[in-house]
Amino acid sequence: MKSFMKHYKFESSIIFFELLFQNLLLLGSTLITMYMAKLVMEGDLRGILICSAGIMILYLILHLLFWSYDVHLTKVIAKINQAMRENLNHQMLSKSVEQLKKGDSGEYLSWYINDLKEAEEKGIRNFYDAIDEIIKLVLGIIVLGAINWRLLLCTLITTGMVYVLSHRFGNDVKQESEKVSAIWEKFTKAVKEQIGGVRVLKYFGYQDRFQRQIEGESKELEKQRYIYVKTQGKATLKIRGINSVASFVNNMVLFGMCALRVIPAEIFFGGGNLINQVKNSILTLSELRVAMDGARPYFEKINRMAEETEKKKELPMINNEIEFRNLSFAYSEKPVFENLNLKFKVGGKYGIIGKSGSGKTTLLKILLGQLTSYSGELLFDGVDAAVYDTESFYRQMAYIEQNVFLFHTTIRENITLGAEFQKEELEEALRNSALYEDLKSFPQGLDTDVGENGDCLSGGQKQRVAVARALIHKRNILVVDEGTSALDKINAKKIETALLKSKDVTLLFVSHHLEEKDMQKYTNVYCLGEKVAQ
Ligand SMILES: Nc1ncnc2c1ncn2[C@@H]1O[C@H](COP(=O)(O)OP(=O)(O)OP(=O)(O)O)[C@@H](O)[C@H]1O
Repeated sequence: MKSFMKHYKFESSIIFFELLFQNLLLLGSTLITMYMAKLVMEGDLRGILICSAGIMILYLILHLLFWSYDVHLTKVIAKINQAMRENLNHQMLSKSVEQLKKGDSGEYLSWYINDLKEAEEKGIRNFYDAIDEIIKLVLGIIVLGAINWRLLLCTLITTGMVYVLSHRFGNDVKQESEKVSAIWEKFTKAVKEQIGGVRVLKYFGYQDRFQRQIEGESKELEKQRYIYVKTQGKATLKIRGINSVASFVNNMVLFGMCALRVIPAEIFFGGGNLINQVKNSILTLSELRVAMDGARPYFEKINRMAEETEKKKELPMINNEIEFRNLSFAYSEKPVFENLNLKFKVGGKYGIIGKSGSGKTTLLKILLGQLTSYSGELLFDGVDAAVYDTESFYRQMAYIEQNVFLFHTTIRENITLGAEFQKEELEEALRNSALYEDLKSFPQGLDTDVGENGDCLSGGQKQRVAVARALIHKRNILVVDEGTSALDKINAKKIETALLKSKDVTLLFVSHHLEEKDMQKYTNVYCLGEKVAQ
């Protein structure tokens, strides 16, 4: 958290001055009250009236200051929240596609929703509250010291003890907070999973499974939150217990000094307030410290540096060929293929067939750099692919997966991904993906909203949007993994024909349904396990 707040030194110093001003006015009212005690004893009614009016004016100003402070604090916190989100974005974007696939979107969701909220509530807000308390403490010490150093010394000794001891209670709170954070991730993951599958459960009449799964995770979460609150409560209780003893000692000293006339009677009123100010500040600081210990795990996550990976070269434009040489791959102990030798010439059109589970998708994932633990070689223009940054593969290759992802926005945005294209380029992509005719049936055409994950489009239309997206972004190597499996035959043929015709595109087309007569249109068709045509 410290390193994070350093970036907001300027904002924090303004907050500091706002709080300082507020506290000076509060202190002013305490000193006036102390003076009023003297006036009461002297029976000076006029003085009492003037002092009361002064206190009233001070409080009117103070209420204005409190309001403007709240508004300003909200603005600063919004700025910090935004920066924390940017940190998380950076972490997300620095992950390779392979790492992203290993993670779970529910877990990432929990970072953005739960961890940020906890970091704000337990960390940032408490940090500014702590600044407030430190100012109160310092002002209290200065004025109390000026009134009577013995009183100050006694207060510091007794309440300082509370602060030092509070440190011992913070570690337990931090540990429990770490557990809560982990369980939040698990809970978000489970809820996301169940919401994603709720339709399937309803089709098969397993609504109770939805209930059970969420209930189970929710119970675990609530149990851990309860343990956390209990641990924090215990720590606070111990701190307050020690503080009560400290207060008793302080009161005895104050009453004793007054009774023995070591300090004048009027100081009894104001001095009591000041002792309370110092004592309460130390008590609150102790509690804030424990609460901020609970925020640490969240900041550690938000501040986690993007995983440093060895910086590799960008893949240069592939001009000649892609080759798999003696390629073998296994998922753990399960071999998928061994000593595979395949060549793909740039601009060539290749079909990849083979029975289900023969490794077609796995082969594409290796080509795209998503799986790197293979033996043998993947060569781009004769150079080992391992020397290149796998992220740069995507600047030349577009992958049309079996399950197309669409953003909840218009068809246009899903194709262009927000970039600007000429009208003609867009039309060409629409025609070559066989989407052009479909658009006529949508009243809003390209500006039709596709719904959540493209729910308002048919399976075939979704895949055609993905093909148009790949074509317009002019990736030279198009890797289509049964991308047309959900299309009707006529449209599937249209896309296949268009892709086979496009001169500049190197096509790797994985299919279950390649007909014998169509195989001639391909440069080569590889059957995983055996070679079908040359
Ligand atoms: N992440 C994974 N972990 C473990 N095994 C996997 C994983 N992904 C795939 N497999 C297994 O590897 C084998 C090859 O899978 P792959 O998806 O490459 O086959 P495919 O030829 O594309 O299949 P289909 O035609 O059914 O899509 C299968 O037996 C599959 O169960």
